[in-house]
Amino acid sequence: MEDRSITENGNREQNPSKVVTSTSNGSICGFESLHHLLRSSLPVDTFQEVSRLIHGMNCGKPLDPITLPAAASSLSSDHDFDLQAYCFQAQKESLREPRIVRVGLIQNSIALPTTEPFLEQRRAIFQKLKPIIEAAGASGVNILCLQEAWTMPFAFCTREKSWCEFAEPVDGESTKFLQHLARKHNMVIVSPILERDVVHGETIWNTAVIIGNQGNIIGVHRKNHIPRVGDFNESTYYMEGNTGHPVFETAFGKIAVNICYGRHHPLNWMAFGLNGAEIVFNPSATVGELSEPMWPIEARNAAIANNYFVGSINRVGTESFPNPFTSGDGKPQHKDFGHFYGSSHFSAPDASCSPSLSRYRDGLMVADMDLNLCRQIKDKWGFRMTARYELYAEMLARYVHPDFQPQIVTDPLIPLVDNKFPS
Ligand SMILES: NC(=O)NCCC(=O)O
Repeated sequence: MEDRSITENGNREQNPSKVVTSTSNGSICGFESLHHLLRSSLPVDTFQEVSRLIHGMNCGKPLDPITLPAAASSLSSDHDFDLQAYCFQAQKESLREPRIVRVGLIQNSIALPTTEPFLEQRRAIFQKLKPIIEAAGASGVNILCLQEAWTMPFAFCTREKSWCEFAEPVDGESTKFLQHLARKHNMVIVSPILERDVVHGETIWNTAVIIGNQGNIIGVHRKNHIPRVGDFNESTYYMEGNTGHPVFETAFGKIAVNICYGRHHPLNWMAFGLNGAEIVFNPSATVGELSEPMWPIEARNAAIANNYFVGSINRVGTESFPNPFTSGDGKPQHKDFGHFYGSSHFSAPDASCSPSLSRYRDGLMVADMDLNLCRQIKDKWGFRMTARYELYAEMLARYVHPDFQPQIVTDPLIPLVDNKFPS
């Protein structure tokens, strides 16, 4: 059991004197996150400067932590989940009121071994999530997003078809469970599930269901890009999405969902921005060895380039499966993906970002964000106005044509070998 104490921010912190160096539990040298490691290891001034560089500045200063209601803190200590909250501000405007929305992200590990009956596994995940969602409700969260395929273990590595049983219709069990909580807490909930499209021949999709604050289903978005990398060969299970880049106008702001692997595709991010998103969620499932160096960069870059907020969510823990599988890379077969590293966080259009949730515990990240910041940054940097979309529209139209020729200007002074340019 790790030794932790409560910091001035109300966050759980480890006692540095008891730090363990092993990372086998998913910690970073015994710390819950890079932020905790740096804060505990560096002199205060040095930490502030390092933090300025890593997290940026919001309206010229570091993000302020928010104090959440005692009910939320109690749920976090009773159910052992990380709870953090920060405030992204915007400049005060003369003609517009601030548009402050409270947003939450939940990361979690699965609740039972993958060998247990599917019904029990799903029920246990619902039970585990309930107090975390209640904490979001108690905190006054307006829009909450869960992790990718939150109702199930991330079994796509196995390529075994039995896991398809976890797929459910848009109005299935998980939606019913969340509709009640959405209504109770007047909260929009984004619920990424494995969807079974019964109307279209039982087709399976990787889908985010957008549940309105009155418990209504506003719509769905289906994951656009399917990974074929390492153990993440998910095309065995579901198809490339057919819903485009919808933006959902909710009671609290315009939101969109870029599901997991879609974060490696800048045009995917851009399309949600062009449709007017103010907050884009990136519910994910990814492991340390594959993507951790990309994780803090891609979302932040998307927020900067597209002038919106991004909420990044990754599951936590190591999920072991009954039968071994290979990654098709000649390496030995194995029964798990490796460690899902959590580290959920927010990025803002002004290049600031929050610290991350725990690398190994369940967690709820809350942020207040003044959506006026999106337009303020558009006005400041002019990325939209200077984007020259017509150049790219024309280029892409040529590129997708089978007869496309790359536009290469070759130095005529390169000597020819056998009448050809050397490759
Ligand atoms: N679920 C999913 O798309 N994972 C892909 C891994 C990654 O993009 O890091």
